[in-house]
Amino acid sequence: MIDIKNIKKGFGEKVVIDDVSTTFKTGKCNLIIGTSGSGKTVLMKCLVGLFEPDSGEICYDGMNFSEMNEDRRKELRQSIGMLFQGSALFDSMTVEQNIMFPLDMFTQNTLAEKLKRVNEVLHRVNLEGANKKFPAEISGGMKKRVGIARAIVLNPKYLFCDEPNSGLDPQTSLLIDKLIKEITVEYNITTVINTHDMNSVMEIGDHIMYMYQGHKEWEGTNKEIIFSKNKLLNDFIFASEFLQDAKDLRMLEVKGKIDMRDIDELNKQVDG
Ligand SMILES: Nc1ncnc2c1ncn2[C@@H]1O[C@H](COP(=O)(O)OP(=O)(O)OP(=O)(O)O)[C@@H](O)[C@H]1O
Repeated sequence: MIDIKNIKKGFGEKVVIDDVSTTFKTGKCNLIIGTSGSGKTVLMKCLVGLFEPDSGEICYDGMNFSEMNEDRRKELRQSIGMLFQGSALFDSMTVEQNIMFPLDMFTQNTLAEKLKRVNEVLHRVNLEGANKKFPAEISGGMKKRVGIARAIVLNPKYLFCDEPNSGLDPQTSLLIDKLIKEITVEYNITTVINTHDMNSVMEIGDHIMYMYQGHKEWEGTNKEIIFSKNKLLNDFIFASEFLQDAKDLRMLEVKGKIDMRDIDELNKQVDG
């Protein structure tokens, strides 16, 4: 679990994260959504220790980051897995070498032990046998899988994913989302995901925080988001008139004012 309390971060005069507090739960996919420039990436950089907040607290399973000594911080860094936008694989290394990289950096394991672990995670992301391929030889979806394998190779307690679906088609995105969700539950990881993807929100959003101009505007689950009356959130998620119409229809159905079966019947007649 990660607890953030009253986090503030600015650059010069500009406040970018404005008094944000929330809890990212263990074994859950915690999503951060919001328009471009709303502060999602800066917040995630604060969470992984790339930026120091100007004020506020970040507690990882009860341990306050600002109170940790250097050894404890190092330990924490090793318990963090990251899936970067665009996968960020090393092009000159094979899949196997890419995944082994964190093991080389942070463990004293023998080559045989490291290979065993690489093969375990390759199996987990359904990429057995891809060891000797180079990033240029595999698809975008496979690259994301390699990125996930590398992110989990050290058995992280926390997994941070920045736009995991960028550049993927909707079907592949769904498979990647499902994989992240499965891994989160299976290994009981606290997963935090920055995303613009509304499919992800609906599929895997156990907890969603909507940021607007640096502050937390709304939070809730994927069940609650559809029915939220928050105007800014609604403008964000139902950006097109088509989606707004679909939502209005759904609301009328829920309120018993229309029966969707009548609409289905009408559609059948229109489709011939
Ligand atoms: N290193 C920095 N120095 C100064 N300003 C920065 C820095 N990093 C981010 N910002 C500013 O902070 C604000 C929030 O940026 P951030 O990248 O967190 O937005 P975002 O919600 O992640 O956007 P996107 O969805 O486009 O990635 C922006 O106005 C950005 O210009």
